[in-house]
Amino acid sequence: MADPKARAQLAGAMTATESWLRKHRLIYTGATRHPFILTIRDGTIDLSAFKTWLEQDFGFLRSFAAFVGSVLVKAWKESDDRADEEVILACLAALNDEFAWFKKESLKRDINLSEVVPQNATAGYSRFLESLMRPEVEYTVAITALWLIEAVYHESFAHCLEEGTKTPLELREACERWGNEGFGSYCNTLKKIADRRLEMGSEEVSKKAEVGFLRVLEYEVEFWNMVCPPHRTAAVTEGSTSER
Ligand SMILES: Cc1ncc(CNC=O)c(N)n1
Repeated sequence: MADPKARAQLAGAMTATESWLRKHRLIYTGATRHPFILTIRDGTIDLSAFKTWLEQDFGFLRSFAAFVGSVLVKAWKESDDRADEEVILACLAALNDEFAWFKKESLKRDINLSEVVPQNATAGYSRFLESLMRPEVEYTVAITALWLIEAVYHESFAHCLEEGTKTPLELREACERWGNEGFGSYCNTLKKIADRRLEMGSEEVSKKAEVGFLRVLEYEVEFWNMVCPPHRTAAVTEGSTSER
């Protein structure tokens, strides 16, 4: 067996995305098991935090849609497999649906989406997405980021739907949007595309994709932190006696 790829597969070697998930496990868990998600799961969620999430995520989605459009352009120009374009197109179609859902939810909750100002974490995440839209950013780097952005939401919200969770009824629909099995297999398809591209690409492209991978996780954690700020620790409140 001369083909190194086939040999690696036979040996059960990990794919690139799997090895990164293992290597960067702590931050991945930070992004997918954030306190905000845990409060949805145990039913103690503060509804004003949910409202902030709704407002800010709608802003994020506008940039995200433009980013996904740019990934479609890259796939059309660079991909070795025409089927990739259909996967990305399906993602855009789902986004169309998602916009409608956000509008419906905002009406229910008295939110005027057109008046919402993006907070720092949202603006920062949008700028990062914009940097990935540049034509010189490789398709492999962009599709890896797209996979992870979707996968973080899937893992997070699927966690709220597991047996025995106390997710409030009014939030179940939100959790099901990203937590459902169909969304999970779509994430898996994106993961396979990313791994196929990473395997055929250079070490240099792979390094860039790994940097993008880490930045997505950092921005996701920042995004959740904006919605549900971490508790102040003893170190931060040192000197204060009221905070023990
Ligand atoms: C901050 C953030 N990350 C990922 C997603 C999921 N992708 C599209 O909906 C999202 N809506 N928002």
